Amino acid sequence: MGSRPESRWHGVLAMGHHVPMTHASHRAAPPGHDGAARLTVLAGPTAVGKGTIVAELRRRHPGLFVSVSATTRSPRCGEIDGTHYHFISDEEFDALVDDEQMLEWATVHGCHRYGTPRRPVIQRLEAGAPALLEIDLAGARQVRAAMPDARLVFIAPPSWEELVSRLVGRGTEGQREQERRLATARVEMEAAGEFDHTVINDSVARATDEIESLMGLRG
Ligand SMILES: Nc1ncnc2c1ncn2[C@@H]1O[C@H](COP(=O)(O)OP(=O)(O)OP(=O)(O)O)[C@@H](O)[C@H]1O
Ligand SMILES: Nc1nc2c(ncn2[C@@H]2O[C@H](COP(=O)(O)O)[C@@H](O)[C@H]2O)c(=O)[nH]1
Repeated sequence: MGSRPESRWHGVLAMGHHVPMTHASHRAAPPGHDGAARLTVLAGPTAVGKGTIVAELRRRHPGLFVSVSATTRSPRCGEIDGTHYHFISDEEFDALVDDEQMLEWATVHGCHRYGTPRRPVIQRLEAGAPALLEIDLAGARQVRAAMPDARLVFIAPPSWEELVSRLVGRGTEGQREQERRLATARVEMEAAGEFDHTVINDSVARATDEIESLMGLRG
């Protein structure tokens, strides 16, 4: 433990004591609460537009808490450490998992690890405010198991062809990585029925309206 590379995480994770992984500690909405302060999880295949929708939600609701995931992948051009992700090493990721600091985590597209730092999410929910995660299917399943009250929303493309077009058009992955992501996407599409809601991202504005309504954020 003594040599664990935890120092970079002090600002993000070091508030308060460790929160044990029990259902009771994850039941965020107090009795009688209207449910607006629930955890909402957005998942769906690569390039369906999850990040775009989250950006639009943030634009509309600057105070909305959106978890910043940790990942072992490298930053893309323009991505800022601590804003888009916490970009960490494999050793740092191991340390966080060992310390049960991750609410959920997964190896995504058979390649890099991604995880949700537990404490900021729990603190936000315990303060009675909503929280949003944008994670993969395996992570959504873990959240479902740990926090049965969470609202799971599957973001679906209007068609498979449109999904491919968005992935290719984004231009952030080479062909091999695109193929890997599309293989994962086929599996993820089969799992839509496990979610509480499905929102088709045919238009960013319309899909965001729908998620706003689900989260109780619309005036
Ligand atoms: N409704 C939409 N119509 C057309 N293009 C869209 C729409 N929503 C998002 N896009 C575009 O699709 C591409 C992928 O979007 P985005 O990066 O938000 O996907 P993602 O689901 O977060 O992907 P990943 O899971 O791979 O990180 C982007 O170029 C984005 O501008
Ligand atoms: N299980 C988790 N999955 C996550 C998390 N943060 C992001 N993701 C998912 O990873 C893929 C790829 O993301 P990219 O930024 O490399 O394109 C995407 O589907 C995200 O939803 C997380 O904390 N846990």
